[in-house]
Amino acid sequence: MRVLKFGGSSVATPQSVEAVLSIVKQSAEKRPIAFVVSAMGGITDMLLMAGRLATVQSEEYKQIIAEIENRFLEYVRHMLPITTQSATLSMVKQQINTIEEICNGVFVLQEMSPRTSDRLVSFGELITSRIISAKMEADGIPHAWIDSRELIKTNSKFGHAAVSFSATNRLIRKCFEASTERIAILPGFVASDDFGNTTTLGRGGSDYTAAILAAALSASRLEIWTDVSGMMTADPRQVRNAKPIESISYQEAMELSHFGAKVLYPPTVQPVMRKKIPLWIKNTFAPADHGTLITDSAHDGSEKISGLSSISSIALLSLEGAGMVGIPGFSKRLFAALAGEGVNVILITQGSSEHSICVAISESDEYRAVNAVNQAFHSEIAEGVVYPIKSERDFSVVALVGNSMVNQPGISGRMFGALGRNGINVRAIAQGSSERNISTVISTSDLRKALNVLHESFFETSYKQINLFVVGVGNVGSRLIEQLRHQQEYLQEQLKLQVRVIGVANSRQMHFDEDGICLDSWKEKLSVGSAMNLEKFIEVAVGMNKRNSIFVDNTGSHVIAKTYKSFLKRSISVVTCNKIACSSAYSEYSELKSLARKFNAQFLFETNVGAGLPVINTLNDLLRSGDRVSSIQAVLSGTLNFVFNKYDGTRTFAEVVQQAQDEGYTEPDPRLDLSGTDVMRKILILARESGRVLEMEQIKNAEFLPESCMEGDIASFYGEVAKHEAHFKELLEKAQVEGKRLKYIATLKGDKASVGLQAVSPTSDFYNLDGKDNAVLFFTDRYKEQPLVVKGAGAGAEVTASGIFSDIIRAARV
Ligand SMILES: NC(=O)C1=CN([C@@H]2O[C@H](COP(=O)(O)OP(=O)(O)OC[C@H]3O[C@@H](n4cnc5c(N)ncnc54)[C@H](O)[C@@H]3O)[C@@H](O)[C@H]2O)C=CC1
Ligand SMILES: N[C@@H](CC=O)C(=O)O
Repeated sequence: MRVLKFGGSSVATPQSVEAVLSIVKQSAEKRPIAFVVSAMGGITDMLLMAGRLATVQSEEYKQIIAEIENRFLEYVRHMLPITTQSATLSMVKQQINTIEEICNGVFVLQEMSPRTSDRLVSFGELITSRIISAKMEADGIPHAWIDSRELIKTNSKFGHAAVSFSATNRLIRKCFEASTERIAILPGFVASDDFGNTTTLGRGGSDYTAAILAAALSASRLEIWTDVSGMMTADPRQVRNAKPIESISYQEAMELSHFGAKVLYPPTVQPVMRKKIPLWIKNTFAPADHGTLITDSAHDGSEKISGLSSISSIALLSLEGAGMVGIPGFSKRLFAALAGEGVNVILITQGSSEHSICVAISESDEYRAVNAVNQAFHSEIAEGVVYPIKSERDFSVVALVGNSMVNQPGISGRMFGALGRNGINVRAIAQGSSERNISTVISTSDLRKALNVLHESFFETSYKQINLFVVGVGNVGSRLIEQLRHQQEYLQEQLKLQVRVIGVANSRQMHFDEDGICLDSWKEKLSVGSAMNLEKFIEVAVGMNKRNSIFVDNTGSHVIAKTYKSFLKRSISVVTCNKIACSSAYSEYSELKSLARKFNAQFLFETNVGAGLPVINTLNDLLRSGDRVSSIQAVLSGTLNFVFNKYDGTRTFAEVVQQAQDEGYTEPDPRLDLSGTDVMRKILILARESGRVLEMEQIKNAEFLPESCMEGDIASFYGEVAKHEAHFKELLEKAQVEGKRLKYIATLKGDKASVGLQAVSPTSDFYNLDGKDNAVLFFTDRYKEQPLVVKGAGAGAEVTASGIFSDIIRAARV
């Protein structure tokens, strides 16, 4: 004997009933079956609604009943051949009359007792199963329709009746022993008490009906047919990469179903577990899919965690006070007060200090719970030894479930590490001694992110998803996107990173796509995006609350640099080539660094010095290994090195500067390069990174640019430079006469930094520095005589973009 159960979605339409009957027929070819059906999808809620409206004397209940009638009549008309419809149609009408009579009574009395409510909702399963039985008859499928109320006996606790197993098992066996049919159809959810009153087994109770039958009949298997292909590793509406679980143990299934894996009603497992009957979860609409097999043996152990589950609308109650410490019976009183109000406690935590107890309950119970507890402790509250109970809403419980967590160190570390790295604050934690479930209470606004972070961490060995918000798509930014596009496949295959741009902006427009912007057409998408509004950009980026998020700044903008704190505080890492933040006031720079530490985010700015060259990372490696920087000498401006290398008197100085700008070496405002400000920023950043507390104003700058060139705007700049051609020629000729070359050099010695144009002789390390190259000489305790040198192209969109790219990968791989 096999027992099958089909849920409301499986019997929701005449077409889906066809699918159900095809499964039933195939199954019955192998061995006799009993199949249990739920009410047609949505009917139970409508019945309850009709009852509630009648209770408050709203005539609208009649409308709801009319809708129920209509749905059932349509169901019959579409399912049965016209010639066989009349008996079933009149059965439906008769039952609807009874429903109407019940609701009329409720309307008059303005009261619906649990007993009446049970009777009312039972019609969903009763009518649905009778119609399907009629359809089977019409199709010539021999079977028996059995009223579950005659087999399943319960106490009289209406709404959630407890089964009397000895009577029930006896009645079921007797009935099936006497039956000659290979197929029996039964309504789920309904039962009856000793007085013949209809009772129900709780919402989702049809699963339970099937499990009771399976256990009583020692069935070879129980199959729960639904609209998904088994229990999933997480709720697929929240976690797109959720996958079906092939096999789990009864205990794991119970843990998962307790926390919202809605495919299985939790009590279902108990009866079949006792008899070790295999339980399958299968998909009515994809019967060939494997589904989930639930047995008493744990799965193969290859994955330590079987699934994630969650419940929302949770309130956290905290009872605190010095008066609780060391006093036995406190928790007993707390839980007695909650139990007295019928409040279900979902999770409990108490620290060893015994100073507080925290319980998670459903928000719908909050008001009653708070009153009951404050009442129970009113004398302690009046004495001030216990505070009135504190209640907070909008929480969710997320549980990590798995048999093989038992005795596996490191699971909780991995769980909380992943949550922490993504800025998800954990408000309470519980792990039972079974070690089969670690539950955390988090804010509901973080639920989706938490489930995805944990799913990625425990189930998606294939790749880690990185979400980028890219602001600034000029020279550097657009090259970065091109490099990302080009490397996407490599990153996924080789580094197991799926790097997606989910937000992009320039100074005019912004565009978002949670699923990842196509990097072949980002320009078109951005050009028709919404107007750039920085506040809105931050709001959307933060609001998306995506895991592994990185904000990438490719602008030279002060206002963008000011936004980093908002991102870091939400554990969104910041990668920037914009030097403004790190060269602003020291307090700002150090606050950004400490925010990154505090919120487990990365703040990376390698390209601030030497573009794509590994200057800052080299410096950090020296310091981390215990070295100390005594001085730095460096050529840090690609633009100025290029300009003084190219300027030989055959072209004007202004023309050479224009070439540097055209080739993408200058700052968006080239005056920053020519005035030495850009180099000051860089040496300041190196000084700070090597441990000096220095401000921009403390750096000496021996400027070579006539003051008037800095007046006016960028447009007038070149004209003004041209006017001073004689000045630049004189600088050049003087150096040439001395057999020297012009280099713009930055120096840090002790705590003093300076920048300026120098004419260097052929013995200088910088004399032969070509093109737009940079060179940084680190003199340290370990590199005393011969410095550690980092040298190479120090400007240009391509190399800068690759430096940003490396920082993104560094942030992603933490
Ligand atoms: N070019 C190079 O060799 C290197 C450049 N950098 C840095 O790269 C940054 C960008 O340089 P480029 O790409 O050459 O500049 P760019 O002028 O070509 O591009 C700047 C981008 O930022 C956007 N932008 C500016 N202000 C904005 C705002 N308030 N909101 C949104 N978007 C804004 C612009 O619309 C443009 O898309 C600068 O901070 C520069 O210091 C760093 C190292 C080397
Ligand atoms: N404008 C800068 C670019 C890199 O920071 C330079 O010329 O060095």
